[in-house]
Amino acid sequence: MVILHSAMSSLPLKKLIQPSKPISALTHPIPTTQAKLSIHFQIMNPNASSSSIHTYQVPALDSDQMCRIADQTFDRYSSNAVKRKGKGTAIVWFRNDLRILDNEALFKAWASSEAVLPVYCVDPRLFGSTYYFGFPKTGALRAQFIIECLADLKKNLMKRGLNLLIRHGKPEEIIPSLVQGFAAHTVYAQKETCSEEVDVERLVKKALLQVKLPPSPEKPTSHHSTNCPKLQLVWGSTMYHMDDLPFSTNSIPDVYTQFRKSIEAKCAIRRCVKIPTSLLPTPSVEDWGCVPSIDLLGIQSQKVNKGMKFLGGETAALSRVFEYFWKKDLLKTYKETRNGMLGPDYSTKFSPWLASGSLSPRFIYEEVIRYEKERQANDSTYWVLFELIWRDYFRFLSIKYGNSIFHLGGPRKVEKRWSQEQRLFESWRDGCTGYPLIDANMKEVSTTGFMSNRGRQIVCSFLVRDMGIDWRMGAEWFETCLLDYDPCSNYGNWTYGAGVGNDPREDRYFSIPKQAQTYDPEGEYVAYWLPELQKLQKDKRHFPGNSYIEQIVPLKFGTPKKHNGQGTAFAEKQTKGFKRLERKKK
Ligand SMILES: Cc1cc2nc3c(=O)[nH]c(=O)nc-3n(C[C@H](O)[C@H](O)[C@H](O)COP(=O)(O)OP(=O)(O)OC[C@H]3O[C@@H](n4cnc5c(N)ncnc54)[C@H](O)[C@@H]3O)c2cc1C
Ligand SMILES: Nc1ncnc2c1ncn2[C@@H]1O[C@H](COP(=O)(O)OP(=O)(O)OP(=O)(O)O)[C@@H](O)[C@H]1O
Repeated sequence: MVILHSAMSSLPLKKLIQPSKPISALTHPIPTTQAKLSIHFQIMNPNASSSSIHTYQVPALDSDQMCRIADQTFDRYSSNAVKRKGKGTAIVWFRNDLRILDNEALFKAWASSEAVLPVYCVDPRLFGSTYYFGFPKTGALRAQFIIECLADLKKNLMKRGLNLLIRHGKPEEIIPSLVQGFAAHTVYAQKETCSEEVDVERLVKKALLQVKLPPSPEKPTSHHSTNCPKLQLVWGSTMYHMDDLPFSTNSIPDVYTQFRKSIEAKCAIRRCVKIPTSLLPTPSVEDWGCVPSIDLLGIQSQKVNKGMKFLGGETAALSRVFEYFWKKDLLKTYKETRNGMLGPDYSTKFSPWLASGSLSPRFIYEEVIRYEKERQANDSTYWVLFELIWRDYFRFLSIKYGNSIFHLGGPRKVEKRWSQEQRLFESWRDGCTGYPLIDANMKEVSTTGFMSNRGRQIVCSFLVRDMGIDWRMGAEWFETCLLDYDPCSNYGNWTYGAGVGNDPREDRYFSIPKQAQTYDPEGEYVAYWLPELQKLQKDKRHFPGNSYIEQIVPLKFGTPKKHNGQGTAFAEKQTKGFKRLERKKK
């Protein structure tokens, strides 16, 4: 039974609320009429076949090109200068760092041993349910993306003479038994910051205390003591290293601008870690295990039949950097295009690879610097770094604020009434609110696993401010759907948008007419995702009146007065404002 509260309730909500439809039920049929925009996409997509005219592969390169680019990049980032001095076996436990380039845990495992055993644990908890509302914790599209990342990591490790051992189960059970079996002295892994992941680290550490290894000849111990294997956690998820911050994590500035200015003035970004071309010898393993299939994870697969299809893995990640910076030369205009919503080129699309760790933010930084030297430096080239600092900021804040980023009142413990009305939430989730801008964005995220930054801010504002819905319902739905789901960036941005985070502007309201006019003035984006709007005149697509579904709630500010397709009084006012601004700029 589904229990929902129409007003703020003090009852424990955990697991009471289930989505009424599984995510797999949220795919949308391919429209029968071939819209102009889809043709535009087809022309843009060199790989489009007649069966995939509605999809755009990111990156849009074939597999040979991608392998070449990845190999060339690996060559630039390989070094045989460091001599290996370690003894015995070390394990590298891959988590959200599914890459070879600039992977400090992998480098340290190699340098401190004679043989490295790379391991990935398919942890069933990642495929359970979200905390409060019981949505799938990892939706089908992200699961597929992670599977692709694992297959690619295995392939790239094999190119260096290693392999990837894949086991199904909890790391706290798998890792200690491997440590015992291989007599590994150390397990290296990337440090995480949120409680679910930190709990697993603690459990692994605890379980390692029970492992008794025979004393090693290099480190003689007294006759009754044994050698204790260690878990070494390595920092690796941010562009600025945590140890280089000019403040302790407890005193990180709450306001982004202060954080950014301080780190830009006082810290440098470390160089990427280079690893040798060969990581041999390979430990002898009877069964390396297989990259899981989506069925094996108990998830119903979902095909992307429209919009962007992202390819998982480091090879694709490095190729996307090459494509965006060098091939298409889009970095020089990023700042002007970054607020777009349609197609692969308005922004970098690096986030899915950053979230899985198949792309290092420090590598992006070095590529920006190379681009600035070889092509040009301008506001746009800097702005990618500016955005990556937002990512760092949310990661570091998750240490300072702990679990409060997941709580209703957020880091500021704001007390406010929220609704959990399921009818409203479902209309938002399924893209049936009657507001094309909201509906198009929500259909995009459930179909592709991606939504633009502009779209995310708009749908967040609509859910929390126009509908008054508990922001955690939105955040958990994003947790299910997003390819780039990252607890720090997701919950950080949601608390920000819901006014319970550290935004100096507390009431961040995104007016739909204004956003529509500014960011989709021709209605191209909404018509792409809602083909029924294609037949309408461009100026009617955002407020189509009776030719579209009824609006589920009025807007908090500027409720449309007319439904005759002429636009709203508010929209017209906003349009004039927008035009005035444009004239001023000229
Ligand atoms: C409600 C909401 C939820 C979000 N959830 C996530 C999430 O789970 N994972 C995630 O990676 N991003 C999240 N973001 C941030 C942002 O929307 C995405 O990082 C961005 O849209 C990804 O597209 P891109 O790679 O093309 O970004 P670009 O515009 O090309 O930016 C380059 C990189 O900068 C970083 N970045 C940009 N904006 C932000 C931001 N606001 N916060 C943190 N990092 C940023 C990302 O790593 C991004 O890949 C969220 C934003 C909102 C408003
Ligand atoms: N990686 C993650 N992704 C999603 N949610 C996470 C992640 N890590 C932690 N959480 C969330 O953190 C929260 C932990 O909440 P819980 O209520 O158990 O802790 P708490 O007892 O409130 O913590 P505290 O003792 O710090 O107040 C949950 O909401 C959980 O879903």
